[in-house]
Amino acid sequence: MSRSTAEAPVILSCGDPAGVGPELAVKAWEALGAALPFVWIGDPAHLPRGTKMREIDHPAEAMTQAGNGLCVLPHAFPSAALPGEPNLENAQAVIDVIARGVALVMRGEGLALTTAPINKRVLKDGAGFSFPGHTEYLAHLAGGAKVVMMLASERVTPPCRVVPATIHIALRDVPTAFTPDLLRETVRITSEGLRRDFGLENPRLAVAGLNPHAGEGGAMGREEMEWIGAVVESLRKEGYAVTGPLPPDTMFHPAARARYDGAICAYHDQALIPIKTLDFDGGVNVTLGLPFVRTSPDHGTAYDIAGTGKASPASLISALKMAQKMGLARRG
Ligand SMILES: NC(=O)C1=CN([C@@H]2O[C@H](COP(=O)(O)OP(=O)(O)OC[C@H]3O[C@@H](n4cnc5c(N)ncnc54)[C@H](O)[C@@H]3O)[C@@H](O)[C@H]2O)C=CC1
Ligand SMILES: NCC(=O)COP(=O)(O)O
Repeated sequence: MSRSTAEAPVILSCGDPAGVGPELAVKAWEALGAALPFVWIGDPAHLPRGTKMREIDHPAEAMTQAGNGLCVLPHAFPSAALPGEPNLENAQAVIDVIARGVALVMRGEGLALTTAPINKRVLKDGAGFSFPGHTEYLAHLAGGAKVVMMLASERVTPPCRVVPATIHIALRDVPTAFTPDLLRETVRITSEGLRRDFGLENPRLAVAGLNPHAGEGGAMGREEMEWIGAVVESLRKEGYAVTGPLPPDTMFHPAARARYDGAICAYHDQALIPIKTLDFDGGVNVTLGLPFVRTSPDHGTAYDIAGTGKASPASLISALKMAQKMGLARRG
């Protein structure tokens, strides 16, 4: 691979232009400048007034222009964006920007994709978006790849990496959706992703129980006895370094995290509450299993503070840094 290809910029999709995405892209550029070339795809009219920016025609230009302003691949939106006021008219363009970013990284013109937050409901109501989030949409664009969502903080010690096996579904549906096949698939994809993108030879994975105290021998739930333990055991026999099921409430403190590299959780909040509590500012959302690297900040559109200047760029900066590191590692 040529040096110039390996050094392609990270692609940043604008996300919901009424959220904090545009202002955080500017703050990230102010913090990173030429040290981490990235290209923002979006409508220049949605950037804060006075933004120092360069419109470019091709991502490669960012490799020399990133020090001179936020590099922008312009994407025309039908409507203006007022901070904190979601606009259904812009929904389709938000989706199109994500697809454009994916096409660039699939062609190797971008090193990796970082996505700014979207509002799922706005995309559904405004454009009939049928996916629960980026994760499932990116898997679709990648031809139906089997993926998992992982949220990672490398800033806390030991690192905190969590994977919700089920994602955006109602809590009442979790016991049905969380199946032996899903657990097996989640462990395999996570193990391969941590090996490939995080340099861990045989990642140690800890599986959380579904019930309080991991069921406590059937006293408060039977899934652990009936199948979770057996799946963990069979994965161990296949060579995966997997343990569990562990009581979910005691597996996230530092001494417990030191015993594993990633936690496989049964549902969204079991995974996301610990990491957002430990490192809301620096957590990064990574999609494992895609043919390209995708990261994202761990927060949402934050309409309540959009346009006030209060939003912290820390999570987006961590996401861009992680994207660059993973992208360069994949290109060897
Ligand atoms: N990757 C993505 O596209 C994600 C999108 N979302 C979407 O975002 C929308 C809003 O979700 P919420 O649950 O309200 O979460 P949120 O993360 O947008 O906001 C939760 C709280 O954290 C604060 N906050 C968020 N980001 C911040 C930042 N960078 N600096 C300082 N404070 C910050 C907000 O002001 C708010 O008080 C929803 O539509 C949700 O689906 C949520 C998470 C990830
Ligand atoms: N709660 C995490 C989240 O909403 C991220 O979803 P995605 O858009 O990255 O799939």
